[in-house]
Amino acid sequence: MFILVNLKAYPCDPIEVATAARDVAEASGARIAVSPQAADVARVADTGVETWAQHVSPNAHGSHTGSTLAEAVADNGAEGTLVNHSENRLKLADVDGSVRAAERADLETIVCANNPAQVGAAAALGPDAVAVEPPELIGGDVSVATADPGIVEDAVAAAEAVDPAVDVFCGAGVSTGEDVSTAGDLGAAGVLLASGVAKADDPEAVLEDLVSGI
Ligand SMILES: O=C[C@H](O)COP(=O)(O)O
Repeated sequence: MFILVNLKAYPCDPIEVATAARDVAEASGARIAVSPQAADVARVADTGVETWAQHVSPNAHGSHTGSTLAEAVADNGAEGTLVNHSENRLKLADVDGSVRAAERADLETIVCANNPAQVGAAAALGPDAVAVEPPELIGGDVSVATADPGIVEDAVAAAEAVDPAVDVFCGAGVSTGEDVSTAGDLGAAGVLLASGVAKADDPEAVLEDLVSGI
């Protein structure tokens, strides 16, 4: 199970979380990555933790003010990127363009989706993985794997039907090792989480609990 911690725009210390994630990953052997704001990618990557962007633009170099280029985040140490997060939805053509841009920059990709139908559509674009996140459960206290196990199983089946090479993650409300374990039992290859770590008083303790569920 891959644990990907999205820091969103929370007012946490990205270096504190990154250092904790690096240390827990090294001690446990678990794969843990941190996805900070674009402005923090380089200094988070400098901690040694696996670092992901929260978004990349479909654009390549050129006259594209305000873009976050896949090439730029890769040059600053990112190894992967989220695309189409529920809080940063894209047009279908731009989801495709962002996945293609990430491929050009040799970034891994996880395309987010609200439901199994969108998971199937996202899988058809050929990302490395898709993540199913019911928007109404994001930021809540109950894990998607507990609140709606059927959506995770249906997402796994939807991706499998389109492209068995595409892994399925689940996210929303994940904060404990038991949540990670339950997600794995439902067929998820990893979890995408945010508030459980980014809002924690002791991010390292939460991360240690999370890896106990792998
Ligand atoms: O990117 C992370 C997801 O939106 C889940 O967020 P959450 O763990 O705060 O529910």
